Amino acid sequence: MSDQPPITILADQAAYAEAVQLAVDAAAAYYADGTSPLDDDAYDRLVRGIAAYEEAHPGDVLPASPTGKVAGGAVTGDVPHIVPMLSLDNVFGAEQLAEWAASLERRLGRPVAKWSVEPKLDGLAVAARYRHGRLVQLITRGDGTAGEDVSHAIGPIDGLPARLAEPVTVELRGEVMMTTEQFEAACARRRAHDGTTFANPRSAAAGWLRTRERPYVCELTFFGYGALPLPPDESTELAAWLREAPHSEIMRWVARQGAQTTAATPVAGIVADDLEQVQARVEQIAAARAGLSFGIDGIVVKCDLAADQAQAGFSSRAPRWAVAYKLPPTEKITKLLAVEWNTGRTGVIAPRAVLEPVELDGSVVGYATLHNAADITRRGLMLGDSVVVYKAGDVIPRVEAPVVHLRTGEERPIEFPKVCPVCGDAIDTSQERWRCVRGRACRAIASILYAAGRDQLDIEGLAENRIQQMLDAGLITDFADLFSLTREQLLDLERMGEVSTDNLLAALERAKTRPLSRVFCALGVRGTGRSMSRRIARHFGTMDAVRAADAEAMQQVEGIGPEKAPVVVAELAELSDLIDKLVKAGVNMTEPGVTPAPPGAPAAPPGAPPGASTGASTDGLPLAGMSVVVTGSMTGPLESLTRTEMNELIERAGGRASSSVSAKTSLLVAGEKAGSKRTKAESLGVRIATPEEFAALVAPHL
Ligand SMILES: NC(=O)c1ccc[n+]([C@@H]2O[C@H](COP(=O)([O-])OP(=O)(O)OC[C@H]3O[C@@H](n4cnc5c(N)ncnc54)[C@H](O)[C@@H]3O)[C@@H](O)[C@H]2O)c1
Ligand SMILES: [Zn+2]
Repeated sequence: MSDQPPITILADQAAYAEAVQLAVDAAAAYYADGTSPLDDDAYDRLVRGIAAYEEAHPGDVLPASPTGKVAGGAVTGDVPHIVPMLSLDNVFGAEQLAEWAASLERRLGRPVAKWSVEPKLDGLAVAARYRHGRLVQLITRGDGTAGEDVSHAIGPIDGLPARLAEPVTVELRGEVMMTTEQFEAACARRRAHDGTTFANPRSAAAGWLRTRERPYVCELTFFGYGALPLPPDESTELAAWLREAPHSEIMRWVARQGAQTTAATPVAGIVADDLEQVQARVEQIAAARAGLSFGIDGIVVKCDLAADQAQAGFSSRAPRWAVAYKLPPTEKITKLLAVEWNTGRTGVIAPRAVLEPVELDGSVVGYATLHNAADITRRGLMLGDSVVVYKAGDVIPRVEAPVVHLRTGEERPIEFPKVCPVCGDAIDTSQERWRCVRGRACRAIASILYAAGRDQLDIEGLAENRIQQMLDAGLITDFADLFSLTREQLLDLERMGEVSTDNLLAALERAKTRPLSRVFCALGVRGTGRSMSRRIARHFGTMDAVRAADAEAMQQVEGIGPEKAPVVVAELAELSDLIDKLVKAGVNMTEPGVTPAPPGAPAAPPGAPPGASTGASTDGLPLAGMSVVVTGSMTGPLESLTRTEMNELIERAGGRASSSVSAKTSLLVAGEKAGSKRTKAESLGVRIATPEEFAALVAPHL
């Protein structure tokens, strides 16, 4: 996590003025009904740019500027708050958190006694007023001093009961939001009503809360994070207690009254004794984020004790006793450029969104899943739409919804395929998941041919027409079935004599002994070609270890980023039956020369020698730490080796095979008719070896 958030650079006064106008308009739309043209990240970058400009040019500050104001100054209200409902200041990492805490403790003149650490719920703040235990009024945050009465929304808000357990008079404060499920339901209802959807759960909750005319019903969720005495009952015992009790105890009381708090969620608020514990909880909450059924955009760190809070006080915009530790955005607005359709291994025909690439949670997202045709219809997506894309942690990026208010009229309907995009046969549309009528057989020929290919299992003499014959005869459905073919079954096939049968059986026996890298490659996992398969095999050593890896472990393999890792893991899970069949058939599942990495083994540091991330040390191997390139045709003992086999040899001998010569290249193996690579190596002073010299160097590994 970087401590420095990105900002929009404003070059001059005109750019500043324009930015202020844009921010004010965006915030007004955001708080009104969630129809801002900017995603939160873009808005925050803009406001940081405005703040930076104002710091450098204090004389230029415009009165409309959003800085230093609750809700960017874009909202008003007419119901006064008893105690202001403020914003929160932000920190963006452990270092900034420590700085903030240090300055708070300087202000207090003593250490903070206890911290409370809670998720920062990504909805909108409300004050819920209860009189004698009955919910009587619901108010938005507004400008912080006065909010808007939204009591019409009292009703289907999960976690905000109409009656508390005791007949108390109190104001509960908390966040109103939609869970993923509520959001999906709300989109479906709105779509049925007027053909549009909400952009994301937050804007859906904001829009819905303020809607007075309600032709359909949407459910909301409430999580409380505070309670205060409500006039005129300010002199009661309860009121006194609410003013003096630690935040954590008040939250327990709120839960006992029957209102929802985060206590029952995986990201429950906790009390921490020191910053180390705070930071540990921050990391746990961040890690749990992707799995939650509701949105969070950070962690709120507060002084737990009332005395610390009272002494720290407030600024006009935010309390000084609390801070929001912001997490990277998980949503961005981008354009839906195209929809691609593909038939998977099981015959399922799935669409995927091609997006204008955006950076999201540490990686660049260019594609996102769209699940199925019904999902596209449900979301009302069109080509050219601005869409909200969601991605967190290891989650496969998905298109949440179109941003309907950003439509220009240029959007076009998405065309659905009429035939299977792979084989051209018919599509079975009787279920939500469309399938090619050929099912698994649709991809079977292509995937079996690939698995049998020279760089994978290298099954000699297995031609396409033969595979088709076996498929037609029902002898096989995938390439693992090849290994259970009997002599009799093969002899029964037309044009299959004794010699070719025995040759094929022998070839299959040899195929069972291929290294893991090739067996893995044969699986045809998307995005893992030959060299990636070798890296995976060398990293994990055994198929068991590969299969046990979660997305995080998969990312330890060089070249597998946070976007690819979950896809690989998900595909492997899908291939589980096939892999089991291969294991049962006795196909080799280990990579020679690699000791499997112990679970949780740390990643290799950047620039570490190849193999350093595996349990297999390359120390003592002839090519340890070397980057080797092969060019020209091989001669001597290497004559019969394909490029793949050469690369495997290099990696067995501890080196890293590369395809292009650079200053980092340690050795070029240059055979006959070596061309430009040789010239380049010479000009860079890279060591050059003949195939024979190289063969001698790696002789024990040949
Ligand atoms: N997209 C846009 O156009 C646009 C416009 C304006 C604001 N925004 C977004 O809104 C953010 C600022 O909004 P803000 O001022 O409403 O919120 P904030 O970030 O200042 O945080 C304060 C709010 O956090 C909420 N909160 C959640 N969990 C809490 C907890 N456990 N304890 C206390 N409070 C908790 C409360 O609602 C509180 O009002 C910006 O960071 C921006 O991303 C976006
Ligand atoms: Zn098909």
